[in-house]
Formats: sequence, structure tokens, C-alpha cells
Amino acid sequence: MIAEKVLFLVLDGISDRPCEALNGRTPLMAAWTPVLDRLAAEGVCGIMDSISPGIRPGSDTSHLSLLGYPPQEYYTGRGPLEAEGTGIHMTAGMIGFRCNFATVDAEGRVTDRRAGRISGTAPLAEAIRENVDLSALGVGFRLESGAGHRAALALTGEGLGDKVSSNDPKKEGVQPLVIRPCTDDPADKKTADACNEFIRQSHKILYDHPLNVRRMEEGLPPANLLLIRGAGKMGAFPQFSERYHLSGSVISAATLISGIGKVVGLEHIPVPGTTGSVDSDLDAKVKAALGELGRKDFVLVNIKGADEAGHDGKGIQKRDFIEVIDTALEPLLSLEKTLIVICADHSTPCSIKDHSADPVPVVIRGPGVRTDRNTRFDEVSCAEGGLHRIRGCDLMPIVLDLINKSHKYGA
Ligand SMILES: O=C(O)[C@@H](CO)OP(=O)(O)O
Ligand SMILES: [Mg+2]
Repeated sequence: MIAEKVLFLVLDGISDRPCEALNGRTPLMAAWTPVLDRLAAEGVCGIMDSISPGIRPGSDTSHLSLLGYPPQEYYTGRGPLEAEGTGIHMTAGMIGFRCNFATVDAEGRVTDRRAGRISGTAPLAEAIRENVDLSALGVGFRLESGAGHRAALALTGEGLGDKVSSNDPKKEGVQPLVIRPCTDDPADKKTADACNEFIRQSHKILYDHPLNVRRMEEGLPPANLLLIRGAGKMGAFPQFSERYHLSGSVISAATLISGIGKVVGLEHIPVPGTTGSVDSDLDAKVKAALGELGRKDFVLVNIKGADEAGHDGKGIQKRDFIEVIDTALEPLLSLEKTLIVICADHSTPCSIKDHSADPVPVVIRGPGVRTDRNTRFDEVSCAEGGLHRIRGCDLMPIVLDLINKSHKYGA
């Protein structure tokens, strides 16, 4: 039997390093994961460098690589991808940015890059849209909230450049940076000026916003500043259907991933109750994925919560969420004609609270797959598997071969 469909499940940042809180095991090793382990036992396993050994991937570059769009060729910045995911359609000349709703203290120092992992920021984005005015600079803008503390900004107007820095200091306890043009091109200066003005005006609006006043009364960090990064124009992406002759959908609460899916031509399927966090309704997500497999050839699903736990340095929370994921994946065991690919996009070790270049585990299970002797889905066990060590860009060719859609190289 040959698989007809592909379920491509990315467990965002699930891979880790040994955690002190878990007696030197990784969260995946420490978690009780009978479903993932059974899939590993029934499939072929390996470890994978999303981009290449030693390169620390962002979720943007890693997902592009996994989908067979080498970031070295296709990546034009995180901003435009994140913007598409929030529903901002990036047309020529627009400059996209990823934003964080963040907290600064009375001295202007960043005290939380994620404003206490705030959610429900739509009213804040709306207040900014209504009150910020960049017309004196000849610039318009669009701003949309994403999952959690995330949002996307797009600047519109004539003569805007995308070679600008970020105000995100990437750490706490210091002042946000001033956004600067990275070249002498007046277009980049225009963008940098518009960004700094946008940040200044939006800070005032956020500072007094009732939602933030209420948060402070409740002892929660207010979302009183926007950190913006990842400037870029939209690149050109060959469509998935042309590249692979597969129809596809993307299911992800994280707007970066739905944005990447959209730009390569996957249909975004929103699922109520999914949050991109550890409180997401994973049963609903799995149900939606199974529904999409009835309509489409390829379904990309991203589950984000383990990455957040890694960024927060919470090993025990990460282990516990992995067990929640495992339970939710139970319906996958009865899929027969579907090739199931499960991997991470990168490691997010709790010990460094950021992405690392450590390779991630990968399993491919489905009809026709030659299995190996590995029976556990974790970073160390999968290294013993039959796929050995592959790169993210190897994954789609392997998938296409297994579903009999790859072309012979040679005559
Ligand atoms: O969006 C996220 O989850 C992370 C990493 O991609 O970004 P940040 O560190 O700004 O929260
Ligand atoms: Mg990621």
C-alpha cells in the first residue's frame, strides 16, 4: 500500500537539552508518551538539522526549510510572513514586521518582552489603529494582533526600505533600542523614522489604555510598548500545488506558521479554542487535521506550546504539555493510508530559553515505510533510527518518495 495523504506535524520547539529540573533528562525523555513512542516503533526515525548542523534556526527559517523552501533562497524576513498570518495581505512596497506587546517600567526598561504572555490584545491593536497617525511622514500602517503577545505591523507608502534594525533588545532589564537604517538609502531612513514614531505614539496609547490599567490593578505586567523586528518585503514563493502537485492546508494558531502556509499556497484552517499556548484545545486541532485529510493531500499542523515552555525555561511544564500532546494524538494511530511525519522545527532548550542548533527528533510512519528498531520518540532514541541524521530540506524529498510522487533522477 502507498500512502495517499500526508500529515505533517511540527511540535514546535519540543526538542531540548538535559534539564536540571528533570534529573538530566530532556522533557521528551521524561514525558510518558505511549502514542508518540508507538508511532516511533511503527515508523522510521532519525534526527534532523532543520537548516544545517550548528545553525540556530528561527521558526520562520526552519519551517521554510522543512517545507522545501531553502531559507537561503526564499527568506526575506519574518515580518511579512507573520503579517500574512494575521490577515494583512502584503502587497508590493509594504514592509512587514513582527511585534511583541511588551512591558517597560517607569525608567523605560523592558521588564517583560512578552507582557506576562498576555492574550486578548485585539482592543490594544484597535486603539493603536484608531489613534496613531504617521501621515506627516507620508506613511500608513496596518496592525493586527496574533496569538498571545504577538502582533504584526505593515507600513505602507511610497519609497519605504526594509533594511532597518529592531528596537527589541532581546533581553530584559535594558532600554529598547532605537530603530536605525542599515544603509544610506533614504528609503531605509524613511522606514526607520516611521517605526520610531509608530513606537512613540503607540506607547502613549498603550500606557493609558483601560486594559492595561486593569492589568496593573490585578498585578499583571501591562502591555505598554511594542517591540518590533523582522522587517521585510514579501518574497516570491512557488506554490505548493505546482512544486509538489499536492493540495494542502495549514492548521496553526501561531500566525507565523499560518502565514508561511498561506504564502506557499496552503489553505489556512482556523480552529476555535486553539491558542498557540499550553492551554490550546489540541483535541479540536487533531479533529480539524483529520477532517482536512479528507479534503486535501497534505496537512501541516503546528503545535506551539512546548516552544513557549522552553522559552520560559519551564522544564516541568514542557514535560507535562508533551504528555497532553501525546494524549491528543491518539486518533493518529488508526490512520492507515496516511504518511505521518512528526518532528520539531528546532530545539528550544529550557536551559537557554531560546532556540539552539541541537538536531531534533523526526519520525515518519505510514504504509511502505521501512521501520527500524527504535521504539521511543525522543532526541537520543531517534538518533539510533534508520533515517540517521538528515537536514530539514531532505524531508520533503523523502516524503514525496514515500508517497510515490517523486521523479526519477536520471533516465
Ligand atoms: O513568537 C515566539 O514564540 C518567539 C520565538 O519565535 O518569539 P519571542 O521570543 O519574541 O516571544
Ligand atoms: Mg519554532
